[in-house]
Amino acid sequence: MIRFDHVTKKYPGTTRPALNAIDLEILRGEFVFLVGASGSGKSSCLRLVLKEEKPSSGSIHVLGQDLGSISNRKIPYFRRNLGVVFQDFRLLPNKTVYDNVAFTLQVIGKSRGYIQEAVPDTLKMVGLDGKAQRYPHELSGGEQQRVAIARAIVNKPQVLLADEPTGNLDPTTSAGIMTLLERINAGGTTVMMATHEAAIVDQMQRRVLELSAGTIVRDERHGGYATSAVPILAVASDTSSTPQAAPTTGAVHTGAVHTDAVRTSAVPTNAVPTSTMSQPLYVEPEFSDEVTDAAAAVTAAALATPPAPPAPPPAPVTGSMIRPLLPVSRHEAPEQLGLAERLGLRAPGEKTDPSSAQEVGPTK
Ligand SMILES: Nc1ncnc2c1ncn2[C@@H]1O[C@H](COP(=O)(O)OP(=O)(O)OP(=O)(O)O)[C@@H](O)[C@H]1O
Repeated sequence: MIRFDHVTKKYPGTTRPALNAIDLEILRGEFVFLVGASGSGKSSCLRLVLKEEKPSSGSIHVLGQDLGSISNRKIPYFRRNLGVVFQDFRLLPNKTVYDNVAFTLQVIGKSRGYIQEAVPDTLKMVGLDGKAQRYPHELSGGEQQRVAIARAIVNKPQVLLADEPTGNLDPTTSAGIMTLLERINAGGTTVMMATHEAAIVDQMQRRVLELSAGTIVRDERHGGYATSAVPILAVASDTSSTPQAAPTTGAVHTGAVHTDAVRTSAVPTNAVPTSTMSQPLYVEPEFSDEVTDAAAAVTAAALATPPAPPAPPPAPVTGSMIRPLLPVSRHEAPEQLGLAERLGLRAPGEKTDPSSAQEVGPTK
C-alpha cells in the first residue's frame, strides 16, 4: 500500500538529510503512528507519501504506483485516493460545514445528486449532522477537526494521512477524534498519523514507527510512545500488498525495516468496507469540551477582524507537547497553492472556484 525503498530526503540548503535511507512498508488497513522528536522527519514522511515533496534518492510506491513516475499533471488524480487531516484543520472560514465538505467533491466534478447524498452521510458519521449550516467559527476545535475529517473521508480515500490531528485539542476532545479515526480505520482505510501525544499512542497500542534524526529506530507492532524492549528478527523480501495475518509479538527495529516484521495488524478482524460506513462513527466524549468551546469563541473574535493570512499557529490549549505545524508546501512550493491544490484535488494553475478565494488557514 505504501512502500519506501531506501528513501533519502535532503532539503536544499541543509547539511543533514531529513530522512536517511528509509525502508518501510505499510499494508492495507493498518493504523500506523509516526513518532519521534521534533525535526525527526515525521511530516517529511507524510509529505513524501502525498507527493508534496520528492525524495532525493530512493523510490516510493503508494497504492501500487511509483510516485516518481506520476507527472505533475496527474498528481491531483493520485491524491484523490488520499485524505489528509492537519493539526490546524484548514477549513474554509467563509463556507458552511456542509460546503466545506462538499467542496472536495465539487472540485473533482461529482454530481450534485451524489454530493447531496454523500455529504450528509459523512457528516452523520462524524457526529455533525445537526451542524451542517454552521460556519467553522461557530464550532468548537474538536468539531472543526471533525469537519476536516469529514472532508478528508467524504471521497472514501484508501489512505488517511493525519499530521498531529489532535495537536490543538484537549485530551477529552482528542479521545473522541482518535475513536473516530479508529473507526474509520476499522472500515478498511489505512491510517498514517504523526503525533507527539504519548497518551494516545500508549492507549491505542497500534503499530508505531519511531523516527530519530531521519532514521527509523523502532517499528513496533503494538507499541507505545516510548520504546518497549521487544526485539524482532523477522526478515522478508516479498513486498506484495496483500494483508497478512497479524503476528502477536511486538517488533523493534534499528536501521532498515524488515518487511515481515511490519506486516502487522493489516485489516482489523471487525473491518467493514468503507463504502458501507453510514452509521455514526463519532461518539460524544463523556465530558464537556469547555476548552474547545472557548477556542471557538476566540475563532469568532479573530474572524471579526479582516483576515490576515497566513494566520499564526493556534495557541496550545493543553499541557501536551505542541509545536507549530509547517504548511505542507511551505519550503518547496513553486507557487502559492490553494486548498484544492494542497489537498490534491486540483492541478496547480487549474481553473479555480471563485467562492473558495478566501484562503484556507487556521480557523482560530
Ligand atoms: N522544506 C524544508 N527545508 C529545509 N529543511 C526542512 C524542510 N522541511 C523540513 N526540514 C527539516 O527537515 C527535518 C525534518 O523535519 P520534519 O518537519 O519532517 O520533522 P517532524 O518530525 O515532522 O518535526 P515536528 O514534530 O516538529 O513536526 C528538520 O530538521 C527540518 O528542519
